[in-house]
Amino acid sequence: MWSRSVSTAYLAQAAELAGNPGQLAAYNSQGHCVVLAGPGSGKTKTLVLKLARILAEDVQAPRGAACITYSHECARELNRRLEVLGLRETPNLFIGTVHGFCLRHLLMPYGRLADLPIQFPLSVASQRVRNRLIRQSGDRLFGPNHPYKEIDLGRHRRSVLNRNSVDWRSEEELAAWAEAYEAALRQEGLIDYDDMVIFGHRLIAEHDWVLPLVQAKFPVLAIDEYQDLGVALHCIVKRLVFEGGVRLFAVGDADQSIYGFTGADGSLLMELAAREDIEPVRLQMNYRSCAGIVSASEMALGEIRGYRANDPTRQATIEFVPRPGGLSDQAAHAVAQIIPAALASKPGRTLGDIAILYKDYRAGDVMTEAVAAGGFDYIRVDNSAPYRKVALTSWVEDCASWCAGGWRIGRPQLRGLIDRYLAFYRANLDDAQARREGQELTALLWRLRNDQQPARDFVASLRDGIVDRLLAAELVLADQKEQLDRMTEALAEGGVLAKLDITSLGGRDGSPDHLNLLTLHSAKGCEYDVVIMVGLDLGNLPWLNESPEKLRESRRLFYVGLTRARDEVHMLYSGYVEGRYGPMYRGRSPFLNELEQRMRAAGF
Ligand SMILES: Nc1ncnc2c1ncn2[C@@H]1O[C@H](COP(=O)(O)OP(=O)(O)OP(=O)(O)O)[C@@H](O)[C@H]1O
Repeated sequence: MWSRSVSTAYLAQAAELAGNPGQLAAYNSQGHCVVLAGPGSGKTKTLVLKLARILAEDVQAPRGAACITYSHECARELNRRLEVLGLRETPNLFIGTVHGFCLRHLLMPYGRLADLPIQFPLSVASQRVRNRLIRQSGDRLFGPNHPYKEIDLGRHRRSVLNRNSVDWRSEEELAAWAEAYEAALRQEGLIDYDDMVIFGHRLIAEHDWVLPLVQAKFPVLAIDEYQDLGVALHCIVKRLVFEGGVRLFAVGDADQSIYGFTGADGSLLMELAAREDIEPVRLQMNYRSCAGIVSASEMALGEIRGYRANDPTRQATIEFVPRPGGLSDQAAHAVAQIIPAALASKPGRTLGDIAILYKDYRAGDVMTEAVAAGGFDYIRVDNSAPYRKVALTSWVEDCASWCAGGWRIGRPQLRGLIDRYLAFYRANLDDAQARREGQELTALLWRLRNDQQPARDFVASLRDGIVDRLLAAELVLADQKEQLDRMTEALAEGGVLAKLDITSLGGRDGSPDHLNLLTLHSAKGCEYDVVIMVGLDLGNLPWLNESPEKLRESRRLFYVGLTRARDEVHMLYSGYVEGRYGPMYRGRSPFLNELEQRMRAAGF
């Protein structure tokens, strides 16, 4: 798991911590440690370095560590940063989402022994099946066009862990809907993503014998983006750490908590950090953004946190840009003016250094049309993207990147691609089988090295050669297979990605040649030279008449967007939003009004 050959990268990065007492304290911590810090302060950097250090100094193989985060995008970023330090996912080093951890390291090994009321071997519902069962169970209970929302169903299932409690029944319709939906899932022998965490929690909460088994394998738990992880993981963590003897290193920022609608709660992080048996560390330095952007983002948040820019001499560009013609006008302006000017203003800057951030996929559609018409290559991450980023589609993209020329420079590393492939096998492969699979994959990728081929041919060869066999053997990957099928359809003749070549497929997870189009939520954890935020109008961000709690979350979402930028932030608005019955003129976002006022008052 720990490769000495690249430890120079580790040493070089660890040396950078020397100038920052907070990072150093976290890096030198001996017991449980929680790092609370703002955007761009090096939380993730500190976490990966500390994990590498613990694995080198304190943990003897075959024991290892679990490194957990919330979203697939963040997990991928962790994987990438750990790979640079020579750490890759192996059976005793888990790097992934909370769902993946619960599935692979709690439910699969111990669920059957605990007699959990789910069918083994586990089979995970695909998105299509999940959607069908949710709709059918809701329609059966309440009739078609009922007012209850799927998003609330998910929140209720995730946030009320005790089904016998008053809280569970306090939202009677949601409880009934959840029970009917879960019964329908079980009838088809399936579980869904929420079940992984719900049953993972049940296993840990109700079965003492599981604790030493998990501790023996993973004596260390590293958690990134803790504020997004929700109450079930919080309970799992507390039990493993304070009753099971697992060592904790967690990082997070309650100001960046933007998943309240899923049941996440930033206060859980603060509760953890306030414990006497945890060493809390606060970081103040922002290494990402210019001083102007650091100050503006604090003003947008409306809280003074005392964050400082690492280099106070760097000049920020912060622009409020009115575009009277609505979202399409904002998109056209970004394409015709902002992007060309941003590319011209700094030597070496590429499209990959620029991101357009928006609230939802509808705005994504408008941006995509304008960007494509402008002739820019782009990567889009939202619900309307041709396929969802899951571990398997990301792995295929990385294989494409390797075959399209990455093999020359070891980026990504072949060994990492093989390890990730083997990790898809949920049934245990013995050493000989794993070696054979690895050899076959190596031979196949070696044969597919060719940066001129259409992406469609590459994916077809990869599927025929090795991936479809995996998918036939592992039903638990049904959801991932559905996304790979969607990728295949999009690449086929007549599909939306029919023209994509292997290089562009390999670049779909961030490449210098692709402009980034993503929702504000998906931008979490990312950084760009230039951030263009569109749709900053009342009625969109925030919605009209949001509750105080929702309004706070919308403000945090705005804050997350602003803080992705290194050098430039462009905030576009029109003063109206398109409603069902035509435009609604409510003015621009109040967040912009406040920010501009505060900036003026501060002499910007
Ligand atoms: N001590 C340091 N010296 C130099 N650069 C650093 C240092 N710490 C972090 N950085 C750089 O600062 C940037 C932000 O770091 P990182 O992504 O780890 O921050 P973060 O706190 O996780 O951010 P966010 O919460 O916004 O996702 C990265 O480019 C990282 O390499």
